[in-house]
Amino acid sequence: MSRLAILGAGVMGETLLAGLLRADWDAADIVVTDRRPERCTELVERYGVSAADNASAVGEASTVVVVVKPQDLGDLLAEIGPVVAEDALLVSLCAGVTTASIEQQIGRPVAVVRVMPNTPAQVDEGMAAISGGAHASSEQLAHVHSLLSATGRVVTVPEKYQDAVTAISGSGPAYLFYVVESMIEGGVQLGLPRDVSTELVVQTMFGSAHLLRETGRHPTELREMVTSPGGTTAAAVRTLENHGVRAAFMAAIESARDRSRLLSGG
Ligand SMILES: NC(=O)C1=CN([C@@H]2O[C@H](COP(=O)(O)OP(=O)(O)OC[C@H]3O[C@@H](n4cnc5c(N)ncnc54)[C@H](OP(=O)(O)O)[C@@H]3O)[C@@H](O)[C@H]2O)C=CC1
Ligand SMILES: O=C(O)[C@@H]1CCC=N1
Repeated sequence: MSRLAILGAGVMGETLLAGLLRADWDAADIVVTDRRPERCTELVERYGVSAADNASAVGEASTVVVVVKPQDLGDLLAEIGPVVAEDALLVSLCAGVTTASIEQQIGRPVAVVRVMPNTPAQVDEGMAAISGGAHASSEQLAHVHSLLSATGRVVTVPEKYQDAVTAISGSGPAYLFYVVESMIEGGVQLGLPRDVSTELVVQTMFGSAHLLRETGRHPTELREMVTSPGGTTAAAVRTLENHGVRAAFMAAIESARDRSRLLSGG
């Protein structure tokens, strides 16, 4: 029994599903579930996987990935708890929910691995951090590492870091899109046509990310390379500092970490 069940096929569930299929997983080895039957039909038609109800999907899977909102997880675990096989591996992508809380809700020793992925996985540039629960073996952790590697990079971290990881790489794409939106609006305000402003900003974001990763240079050094003495960039960065943008990012990241901590309680 080497089937994989994905319970909750929303944004992140579909992202994982599509990534596994791009990485040559066989659609016959994957079963999906969702609360809305029409969503299941959509995925069956789009990807050729099968769909089932939660209990049947869990019954036929050796690896069960739960990808519902943290607020929906309690009901889902109550439903599947009785049918999770003794040797099954439960993988949770739910923000904030601890492996201990899942183990406790299942009510018997079960292998759980907690994962924090992100949406760039849709283009195989994801960043996922994984942590094993009390009953997860190193082989099971390695299995999850290889699953997530289908959609990008994977790091293993102690679970105590997962709330911080969620605040940085889990939510992080949204902060960067927010910066992109703000810069596009800035260009429009200066009179650039919206499509021109968008192209300039998107390529600048992409090129800068590429430069960071390819050179391995510190962002401060790369920023200094752009900042001519008495020039335009220095004027802009001064304005960002005057508006407390760096402090705002730090406060925002703390808020995300705090919210993640609260989500385990539902
Ligand atoms: N989106 C992101 O960038 C990231 C999300 N995550 C985590 O992934 C999880 C899912 O998030 P996301 O994909 O964005 O959310 P979505 O709402 O897009 O997907 C969740 C899906 O699960 C379905 N669902 C809810 N309850 C059940 C159930 N009992 N049985 C079967 N399906 C069910 C929902 O149905 P319905 O539509 O009816 O509610 C929905 O289709 C969350 O826990 C989130 O913290 C982690 C990292 C990044
Ligand atoms: O906003 C959220 O709660 C989820 C977790 C990380 C990204 N999206």
